[in-house]
Amino acid sequence: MSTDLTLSGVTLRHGARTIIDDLHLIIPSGEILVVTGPSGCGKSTLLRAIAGLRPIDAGSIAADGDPVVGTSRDRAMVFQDDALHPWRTVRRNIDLALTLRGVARKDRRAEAHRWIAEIGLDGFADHLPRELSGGMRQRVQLARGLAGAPRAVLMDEPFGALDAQTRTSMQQLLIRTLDAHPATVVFVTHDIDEAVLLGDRVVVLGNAGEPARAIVPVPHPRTPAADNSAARGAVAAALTAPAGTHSKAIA
Ligand SMILES: Nc1ncnc2c1ncn2[C@@H]1O[C@H](COP(=O)(O)OP(=O)(O)OP(=O)(O)O)[C@@H](O)[C@H]1O
Repeated sequence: MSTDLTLSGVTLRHGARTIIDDLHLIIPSGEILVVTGPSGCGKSTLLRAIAGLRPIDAGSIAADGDPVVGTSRDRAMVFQDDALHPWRTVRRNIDLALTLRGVARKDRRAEAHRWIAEIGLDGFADHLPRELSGGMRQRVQLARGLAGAPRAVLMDEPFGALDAQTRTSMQQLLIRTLDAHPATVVFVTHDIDEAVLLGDRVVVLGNAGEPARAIVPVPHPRTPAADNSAARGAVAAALTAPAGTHSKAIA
């Protein structure tokens, strides 16, 4: 089951500086919403607010109608940086998410192994994160994020540090995994191709403190062979638009 997220007039500040100003956005249950924009525009700040990791300075964020006032296991974060516990094996990192979800001890081992198979890491259950490649660690992060059966997953450039080939296989893995374990996803990326491949819609934020520039629907999301070139062009145009340019309708 996934959750819908409603952002109403969300304003986020760092000190006296407004980063996100009066953002309105409805993210329906099960949607993959990609957030992109210029460096420093506030993508991570916004994601952390949706996760409940930082306060909202004005406006509100609701998940299925309930105000977000702190973190919840219904909303998982997956970061670019390696956020695995370095002293725990692959299995025990995933086990942690299962424990938090309340999976009984007797069932956890088998379920962790199912996840390990799903992310293609059979044989690596007892490895420590430092014994894995960056791409493998990112797969474990993905499994750990989703194993807790969150209703929303907030992903902050999860594939940003990976080489192009590993990134492509991670995108495919994410698509397959979300098919099997549906969730609402807010996905931050700098990469236009990734945005248009994964997103049902792509929000292009303006510079910090400026309104969002565009919200672009993708006609054929998660279909690499389909022609999404018009959406790609619209995202690229919004990204390169002069500062201060913005769309009027953000919904
Ligand atoms: N803890 C903090 N204290 C003060 N300012 C901050 C803090 N964290 C971020 N900022 C500022 O807020 C703005 C938005 O930062 P944020 O990391 O959300 O942007 P971003 O769009 O995710 O950036 P990037 O694309 O470079 O990752 C930046 O100008 C940044 O310098």
